[in-house]
Amino acid sequence: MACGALKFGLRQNLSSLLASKHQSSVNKSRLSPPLRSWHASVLKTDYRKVVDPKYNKGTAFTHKERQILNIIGLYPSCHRTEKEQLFAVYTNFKAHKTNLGRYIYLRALRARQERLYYSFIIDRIEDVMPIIYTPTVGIVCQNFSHIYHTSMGLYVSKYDKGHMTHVLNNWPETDIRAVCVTDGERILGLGDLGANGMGISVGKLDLYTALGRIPPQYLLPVVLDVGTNNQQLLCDPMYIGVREERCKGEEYDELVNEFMQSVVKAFGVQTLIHFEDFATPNAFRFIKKYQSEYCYINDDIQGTASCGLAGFLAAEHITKKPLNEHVIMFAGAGSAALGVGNLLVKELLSRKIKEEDAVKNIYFIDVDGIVTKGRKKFVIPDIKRFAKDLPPEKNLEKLVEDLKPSILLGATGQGGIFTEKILRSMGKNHKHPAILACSNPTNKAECTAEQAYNFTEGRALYASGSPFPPVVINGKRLTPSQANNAFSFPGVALGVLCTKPHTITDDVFLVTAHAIAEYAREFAPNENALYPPVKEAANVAFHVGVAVAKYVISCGAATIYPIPKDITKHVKDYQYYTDLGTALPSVWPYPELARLPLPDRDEEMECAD
Ligand SMILES: O=C([O-])CC(=O)C(=O)O
Ligand SMILES: [Mg+2]
Repeated sequence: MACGALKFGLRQNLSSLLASKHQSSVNKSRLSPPLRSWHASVLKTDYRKVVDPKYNKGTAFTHKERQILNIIGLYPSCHRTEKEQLFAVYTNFKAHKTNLGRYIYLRALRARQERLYYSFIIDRIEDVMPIIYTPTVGIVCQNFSHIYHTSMGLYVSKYDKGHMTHVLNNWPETDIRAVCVTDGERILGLGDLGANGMGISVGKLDLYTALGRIPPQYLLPVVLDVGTNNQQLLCDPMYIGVREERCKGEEYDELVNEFMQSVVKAFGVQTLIHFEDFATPNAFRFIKKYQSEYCYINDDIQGTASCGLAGFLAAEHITKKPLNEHVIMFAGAGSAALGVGNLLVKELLSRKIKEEDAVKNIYFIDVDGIVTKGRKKFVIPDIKRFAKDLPPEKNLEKLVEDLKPSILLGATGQGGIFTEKILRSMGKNHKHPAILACSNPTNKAECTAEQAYNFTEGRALYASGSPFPPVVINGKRLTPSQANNAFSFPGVALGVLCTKPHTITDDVFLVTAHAIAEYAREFAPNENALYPPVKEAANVAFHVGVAVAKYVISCGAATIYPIPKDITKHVKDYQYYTDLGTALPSVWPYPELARLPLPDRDEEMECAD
């Protein structure tokens, strides 16, 4: 039955091409000229389809498909199953000695065979995520101009002012549902990397597909190139971006504004616009400006906030102590930390705790020390609500010793700032201190997993933004969690794209935090872990996607019709499968038929005419 249906599907997809199979047996030299050009154009169409990375299956094309598509001879005669192809990819991937080499190999695979690339990421997420995402993507961005070989995304520059819609329309795919854009000013904890930030937009959207299972053709990575203040890049003859100082003030705001309007003009009002790695003050400003007008998220603030809060909810569950009784200290007052702090307050307010009680036990420490009421100036006004009536103090070790936080979150971009003294002090004061070293990439982590476990006799609930290997303490193997927004933004995007709200409220991120924590409790319970393991990240994304879709529908913000009765199934129908037939269906969500797996070789032989 499945086989019959598949044959039907294959015939449907390829029916227009079957004529060419017949024609190929005709002696070409005897064709009249018009027929000859028709023949050539069919052949060309077939060939284009084959080399298009979206359709290309490489050696996985069966003999029958090669006959139909007129591509016999264009591949070696062997036929590899997808499993065999994945094995070959893994072997090649491992053969590269450096992570940058592995990244470049994977990009070449992506440019050749898109579905095999995503299949490989999905299959080997634990090996591949650290390459296409943090930490390697940091090295990639630092070297992006030097390793540049294909566009990877769209570069919109300050010189496109006045015709950005035109530039967006130049992208070959016309049905774009989500755009991830960076202006490259604060790439991970690495600072201003200008147009090299493209690696970040690409990496984030790769996780939309690998974890959220959103088909890549609907996603567009963008760099908004407004120049760079990175002197090294400005002097680098190979730098790919606008070789000028960054635009500022009104000029900059006008460019961002035009970009937002152009996305809507080019792709529609429900296009999800994801801002990534903008400088902190701009990131906060743009949320305020765009959140109620566009389908807009800022991952560094809102994505990180939901992920951070999910970790706090897990700490609450493990320590069996209500969140409002924890003393929570944030080291760093950038977009990540402040985002988590604000969402934490929202969570406490939702528990009917008064604002003054909610903020009482939350401390922020930035470069000038603890944030106090006596401060003359608050660079980011949002931080004011956390200011305390305390004397100024800059020494983090002293502050940890005096205030005795039970949860310490670092988002400082300063590797190693959680010293032995700080960690020992956390271990002395609490049975299970939660220590979240969130800065990326690895060398920016506030402390390593090994340090956190060693200095707390293995009792710390440790998580880091970039991955660390397991640590053995007194014969016990402790696996650190990864506190990364990869647990939140792919699921948020999935839930949003399949319900199409016009705007995205902060409550969506509260829902997301609870969905992540719930997944950890119910499906991956572990008394030492604040987050589910990375190998479960696609399941977490689905769990988050369903929770977000339910929430958007329940508050009447969904613009789809009819409203689905079975929301879980509705979300599932939007998910990308790498095992679709030769052609991808042109409608999204996918019809059931398109889901049928290709037969293995034996089945196919049975089906053969
Ligand atoms: O990309 C990551 O791993 C997390 C993130 O958004 C950042 O650090 O800016
Ligand atoms: Mg980021």
